[in-house]
Amino acid sequence: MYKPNNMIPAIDSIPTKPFSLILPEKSTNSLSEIEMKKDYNLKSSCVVLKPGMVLLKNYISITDQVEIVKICQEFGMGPGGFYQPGLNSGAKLNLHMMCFGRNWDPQTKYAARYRYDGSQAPPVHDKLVSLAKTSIKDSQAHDDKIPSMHPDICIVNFYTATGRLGMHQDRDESSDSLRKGLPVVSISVGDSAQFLYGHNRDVRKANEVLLESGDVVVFGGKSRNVYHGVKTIIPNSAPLPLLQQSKLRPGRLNLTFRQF
Ligand SMILES: O=C(O)CCC(=O)C(=O)O
Ligand SMILES: [Fe+2]
Repeated sequence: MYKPNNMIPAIDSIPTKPFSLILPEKSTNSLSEIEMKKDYNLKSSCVVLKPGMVLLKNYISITDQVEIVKICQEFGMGPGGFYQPGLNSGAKLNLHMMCFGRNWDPQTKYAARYRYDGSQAPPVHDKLVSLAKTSIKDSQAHDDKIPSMHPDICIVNFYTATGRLGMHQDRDESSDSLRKGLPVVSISVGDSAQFLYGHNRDVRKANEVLLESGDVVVFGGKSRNVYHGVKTIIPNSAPLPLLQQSKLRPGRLNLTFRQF
């Protein structure tokens, strides 16, 4: 059973008030005409973006998306919850972040005394583990070179309308995990994003793909070290039923699962 330990702050970036994914009861989301008319009973489909990199479109049901928001809100408001990570340059990342399993931070990477309030990272929730594992299985049906993995880390990012993430590789996991090409599973919920991926940091040479609520990207094997980033968030693009049932604030929630 996970018990948060409230220890002395380790990093001086303690949020003054917790960042909530959920809107206050009375506020309403402004929804565009297009949004109101959208059909949410879309069929799932699959696109192999490149060897080892698979996009599962419209994969996570609205019910599961609502549950994802609930889980992230519960832990995101608790000890070591959502905060805006700082960089060595003094700048801050353009998103709010929290972690399950192990804490990762741009300054400390995966470190023992990591969380800004000294607390322990909660284990990855069973529901989330199950969603990530099923995603891998289904991606393997389209690319059998993608290895299996057990997700023991989940980094949760929340982007507001102005949020973004520069081109980078996910390469702080263990050398064993990286050598085996164990995949990263990325689940998107809420507003859509223009997602970039490519062979290097150069955004001009990157490929661009739209990630919508319920989409999953799996990148492992030959694509484990792919450069990737978030170019823009598209305001008012989240599915109406998701907003109604979860009260998710405007923006995009992204969960990336990894095996350390
Ligand atoms: O938000 C996304 O789609 C990507 C997140 C990501 O690359 C990361 O957390 O390492
Ligand atoms: Fe990443």
